[in-house]
Amino acid sequence: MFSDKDISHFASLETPFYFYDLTLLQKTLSTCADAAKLYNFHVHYAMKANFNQRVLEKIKATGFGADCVSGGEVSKAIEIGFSKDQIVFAGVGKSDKEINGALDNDIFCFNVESIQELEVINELAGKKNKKARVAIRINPNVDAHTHHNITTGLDENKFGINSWDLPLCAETLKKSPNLEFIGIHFHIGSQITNLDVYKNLCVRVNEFAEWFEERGFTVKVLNVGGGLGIDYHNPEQQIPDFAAYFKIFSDFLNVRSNQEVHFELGRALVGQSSSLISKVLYVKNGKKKNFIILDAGMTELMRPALYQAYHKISNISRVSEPNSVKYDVVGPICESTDCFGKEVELPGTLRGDLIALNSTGAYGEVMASHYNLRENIVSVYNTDIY
Ligand SMILES: Cc1ncc(COP(=O)(O)O)c(C=O)c1O
Ligand SMILES: N[C@@H](CCCC[NH3+])C(=O)O
Repeated sequence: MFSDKDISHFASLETPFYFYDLTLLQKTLSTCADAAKLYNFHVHYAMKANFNQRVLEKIKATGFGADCVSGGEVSKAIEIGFSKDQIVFAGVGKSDKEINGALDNDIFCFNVESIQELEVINELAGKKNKKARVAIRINPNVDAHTHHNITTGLDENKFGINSWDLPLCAETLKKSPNLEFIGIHFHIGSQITNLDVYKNLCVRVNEFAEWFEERGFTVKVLNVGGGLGIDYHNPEQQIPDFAAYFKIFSDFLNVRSNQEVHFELGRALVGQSSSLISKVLYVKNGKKKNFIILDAGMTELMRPALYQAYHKISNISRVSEPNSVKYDVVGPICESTDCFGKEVELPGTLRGDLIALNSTGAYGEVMASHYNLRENIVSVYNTDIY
């Protein structure tokens, strides 16, 4: 994973930092783009996964669009140079200010998550004498079989419009002169590793597309969201199987020749290309437990504290030594959940060793916080070193 050159360079840097392998990122993006091209599928990158400037520049250069969830993300996408007709805007709570900004920028479409939001967009577009393109985000009640906290497509979740509200939704669309219906949108959850889940989604997408068409709507866009997971246990498994993923949609979605299929991938595109590099501050050998205390904590990588997420931990100062001791690997933050792993088997570890937390490219740097008045985390790029 890391070359000797990487590791000796890391030793000269101040820790903690996010290390980005932009070469791997490029390979991942090209693999995805090639696989999507085979079926003429459109990929929008879910910016929330990582809006690091250098990462965004690479993604834009690949030709992907941007899936945004705030006015800030829409502005950032425009600043980076994503084409406006490849920018989509989802989110359950778009403010009037954010909607007005997106209308002024003539983005491709709003993925609308409630009937009241439809009414507001119609009203705001009317004031500008514009027609807003909208896709209806439907909550299909499909179980993504992922962690409870990152499931979004069940009836109990706040996302999207539920099936029983669709008649009212259709009525609202019909009486809204400043809305142009372009299609339907779904996103059922994140870190999905069981691809069969997507077969179930396709069945529902086909049903809902038919439902709208039977009522006189032309469904031009089928947006199936993102959610493709990565292998956190094997970070060396670097590139997700995009070919298998897209093939499912090609096999199970009913797509007419005048329809476009859109995807919103986040984690799968960026997850494996970054690691959080941290230094051991202290080792405490207790009676019941041994603790490694790192200089990175939940303020730099929140996922383990938030949803007990696993990131493979390795002592990169001792790659040739066998794992011989079990440690709880924790951060310096004043919270008991500030823990990256319990009973982790590592070589005997000493103060000053470098520890890598792997697969942190998605929902890592972007979810960092200043809790405990922590300083900003810095980023280091492999292509700047050599
Ligand atoms: C609407 C929407 N699209 C796309 C994504 C990207 O998800 P992922 O990073 O799992 O591909 C998310 C986040 O879960 C989302 O909420
Ligand atoms: N932040 C979550 C994923 C949520 C995606 C946004 N709906 C994670 O780290 O896994």
